[in-house]
Amino acid sequence: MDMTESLSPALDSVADPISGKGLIASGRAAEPRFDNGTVSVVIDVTGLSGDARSKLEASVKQALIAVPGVETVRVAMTAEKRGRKIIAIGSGKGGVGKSTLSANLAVALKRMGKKVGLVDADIYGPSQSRLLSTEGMRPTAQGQKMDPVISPFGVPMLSMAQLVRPGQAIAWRGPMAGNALGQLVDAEWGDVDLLLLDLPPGTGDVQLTMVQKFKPAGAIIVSTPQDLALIDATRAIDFFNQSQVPIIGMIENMAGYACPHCGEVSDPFGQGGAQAAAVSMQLPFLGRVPLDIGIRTASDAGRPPAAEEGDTVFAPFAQKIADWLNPAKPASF
Ligand SMILES: Nc1ncnc2c1ncn2[C@@H]1O[C@H](COP(=O)(O)OP(=O)(O)OP(=O)(O)O)[C@@H](O)[C@H]1O
Repeated sequence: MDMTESLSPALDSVADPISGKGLIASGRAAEPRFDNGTVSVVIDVTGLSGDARSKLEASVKQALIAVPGVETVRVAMTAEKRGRKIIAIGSGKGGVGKSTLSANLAVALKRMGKKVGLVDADIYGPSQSRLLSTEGMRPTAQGQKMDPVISPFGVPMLSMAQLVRPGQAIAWRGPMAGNALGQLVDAEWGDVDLLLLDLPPGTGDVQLTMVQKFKPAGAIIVSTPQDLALIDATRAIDFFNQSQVPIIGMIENMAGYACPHCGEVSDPFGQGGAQAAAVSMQLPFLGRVPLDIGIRTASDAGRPPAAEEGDTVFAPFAQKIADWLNPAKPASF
């Protein structure tokens, strides 16, 4: 009899500690190999604590040794990142709403069912703890690695702000910032397979180190309609091009002013600047987010509008990102 026929179900009878599915069904273990009484298994232990890894190893050994004909069980454990993709969100200058959009995009992606996490790498003004209502939550550590905090919206996150005492001024120097940021990205993200990286504004050394070290799968550029912001945005575009990070597209934020009284949208900074810039640079234009006091008050109060039932502002961007990530389905922009 083919031993795999009895070994695979035995291995799959052990539950993945995170998803609860069988180890093979969850993708955590490949089909076991059998040779002369010895069965060999490779298990991906990414995201599991040391304790959980030991327990899992013991359960696998117990399940497989019980299969008639098995004399020895060899378990190899690897902790390779299982295709986790990083999307960098950048802007040429500060204050264009990059953090607000990152938080809302993360929540919108989560609502689509994506396993998404967020790293607030904005060393100059880390604001994700406020935006995602995790102020006062401190990450714990598993050995050398940090455990992200889970926001009330189900998005795990880590922020530079969590590495310092509340209210402490942050004056990160280049290498120090690089190391700290590295720890945030290289944390115990568990089954997160999409990590949004809210980059510091601009295109300096910190951004370069991040991009070189973590090789984002794609980047999103946030810009406001003003010319100055667009010139800065062009720098951000050059930066990602030179770093060979594909640009998913540009989002124009604070585009048009939504009057809180009558709802009419006017365009104090003109219309279509970001779109025209994107088109001239052959970049996909992902769309516009209006300057809306409701977005500001809700986001700044830790209630991202993307979490609201019936959100129509951020969900379409999340869909475009998902389309871009899944080449099987053609992008709809
Ligand atoms: N579409 C919008 N409508 C209204 N207010 C907005 C919008 N987008 C962002 N804001 C507000 O603008 C301010 C700046 O936004 P945010 O902090 O997200 O910008 P940023 O680009 O991340 O800035 P920095 O780089 O300085 O961290 C915030 O108070 C935010 O609530």
